Amino acid sequence: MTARVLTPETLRNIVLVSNPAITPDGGKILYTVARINIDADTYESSISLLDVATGFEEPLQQGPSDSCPIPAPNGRHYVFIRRVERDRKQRGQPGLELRFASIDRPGASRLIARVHGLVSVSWSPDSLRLAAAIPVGLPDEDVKVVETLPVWFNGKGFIYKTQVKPFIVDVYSGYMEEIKLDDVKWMQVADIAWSPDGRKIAVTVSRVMEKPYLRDLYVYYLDEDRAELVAEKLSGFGEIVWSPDSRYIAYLGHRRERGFATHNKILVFDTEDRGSEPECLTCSLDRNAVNTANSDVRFSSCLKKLQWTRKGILFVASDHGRAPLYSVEPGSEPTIVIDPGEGVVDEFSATPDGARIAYTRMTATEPREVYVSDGGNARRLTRHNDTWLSRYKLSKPEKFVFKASDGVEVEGWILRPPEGVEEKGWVLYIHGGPKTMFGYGFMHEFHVLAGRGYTVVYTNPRGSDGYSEEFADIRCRYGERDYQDLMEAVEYVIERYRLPRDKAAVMGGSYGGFMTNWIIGHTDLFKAAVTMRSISNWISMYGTTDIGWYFVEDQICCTPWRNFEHCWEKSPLKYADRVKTPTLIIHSNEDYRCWLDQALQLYTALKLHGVETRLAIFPNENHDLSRSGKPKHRVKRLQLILEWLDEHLAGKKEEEKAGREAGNA
Ligand SMILES: CSCC[C@H](NC=O)C(=O)N[C@@H](C)C(=O)O
Repeated sequence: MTARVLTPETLRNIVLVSNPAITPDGGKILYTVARINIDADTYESSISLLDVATGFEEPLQQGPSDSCPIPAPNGRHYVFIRRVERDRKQRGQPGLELRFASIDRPGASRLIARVHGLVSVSWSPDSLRLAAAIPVGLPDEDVKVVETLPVWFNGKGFIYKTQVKPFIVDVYSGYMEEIKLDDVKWMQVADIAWSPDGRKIAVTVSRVMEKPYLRDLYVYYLDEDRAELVAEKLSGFGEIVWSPDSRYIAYLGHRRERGFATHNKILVFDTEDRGSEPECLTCSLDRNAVNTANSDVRFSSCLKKLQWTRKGILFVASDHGRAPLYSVEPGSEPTIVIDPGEGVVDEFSATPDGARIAYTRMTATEPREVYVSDGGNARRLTRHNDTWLSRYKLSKPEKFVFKASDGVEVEGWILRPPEGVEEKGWVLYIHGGPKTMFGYGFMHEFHVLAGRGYTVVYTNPRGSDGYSEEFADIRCRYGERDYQDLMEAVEYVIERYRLPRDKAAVMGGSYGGFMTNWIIGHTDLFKAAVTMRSISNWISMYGTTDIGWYFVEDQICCTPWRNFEHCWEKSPLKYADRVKTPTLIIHSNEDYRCWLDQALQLYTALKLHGVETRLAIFPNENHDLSRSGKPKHRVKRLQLILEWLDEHLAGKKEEEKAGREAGNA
């Protein structure tokens, strides 16, 4: 009997659980449940309410496009987002509704505001108003006349006329008023937070268009209708949270000590001692204080990545493929409060006293479910994925560690085909970033590959997250130590796991696509390659994408006018004339992170150099096709990958050719 294994279509089984928002008394958890409807080609999301004591669950909002519940401090109300369909005539109309509802009245809700997006919301302590960061300004309908940077942004489209501004919104009347920050002409607000004493609103904002990664921290005093600058030129994530006494602000980010390779840290600013240096609470940890574990089964969330409870500041950090929840207080060292074992704490929210924490956890073999922890006792509250999972065979990845040639330990995992599945070959899968990590996030795609008979090997080479800041820092040196780590990993697994040298493929997305392109230009070891949302030319990358001009300068250490030669040396396209590996190129036509030109240039070069190549362009998709693309496109993408591997590793093409020839004879 053949084993029942994950296939592209089993995406439909996965229930995407997100946004576990606990009420202030710790009695209830509001969260989003999303299903992937392949036939209707849509994600259907609703909001559920969990009673923590009994585990009893009831629907709060039926959907089909409701998400992001945020409970009010009074514990009785909440706001959420409803996505509304717009027909062609309504183009330009806001696609999101911000709604207000009572926890004890399932199904009912009232419209507060129609918006084009919502970057962040924070309740006033009296539960009457919200501080909200809202995008305003639309692109021209027809000819686009542009005078700003960037022209477009991945997942958002043409944003050249869009600014994200801070507002105060009355949840009862819907009355909105912009918060005026002194001297800020152009702005992109990253986060907003209402102080517990109700008197102040903190805002982090980018105000230099050419350097949008720099953020300033403001405090707006409601009584005086006046904003003051607290800190300048911060970078990183940009999330903020107030201390319970409304004096300090914890900022999640950094000062770019190692450019984009810098770990996000918790920096605490004293708003009553302006100009004083912030205290860094996580510097000793030397880990990125956000979760960067890769997974392709997440759904949008509005929960903050930081929370300051009366027991300390909670945050998740990336560590060796895992993501524990930590707590830290000024003057102390971070300690783990929720250890997810071989898993990741994906999102969390806590009661103000810090006594109870709701969170989602996932592992490499289980998508997210909701858990609750009361000071050490963790309980799982939902089982959305248990039944279907019990009907399928999923293998468990095995971790390996090897010493790279410079003596540094590098980690990786091997996922074998489930028992009963014929082994056809293996794949080296390279993650994006490069500052993200593989580890204990659920990857449907990996189980699909394994289900088809392909062992998946995935590692965290130099440049990855989950280790020290130094480990993540490969600036100016792409294609050097990272490439070596990967190729040394290949030799290690071939020997240790007896993997066939002549049945290997390489694949990856984004930076992983860059590295795939680089690898096929530097070795002929692989029998096939799949390069997705990839980078092939740093020179054109610089001027065509949403983050290109500053990402390239920081990571590759060149611009088209400075070190041009270095930009070209580090571009896989330079080595395209050496490539022999059959290569499948997958790209989305609205990928404004790594624009389509990256795929086209590679495709043309490979074609002209006689390399077997196939190019798949996905319409109306962006850089996140594999994670949040239209369900039918996600299925198609996986099918294309499997076909390519079958043709090149499992000899499907030869078999078909032989069959055709036999038929003709
Ligand atoms: C200028 S794009 C550089 C690559 C990209 N980095 C940041 O967005 C990337 O690798 N993204 C990863 C996270 C991915 O898409 O998987």
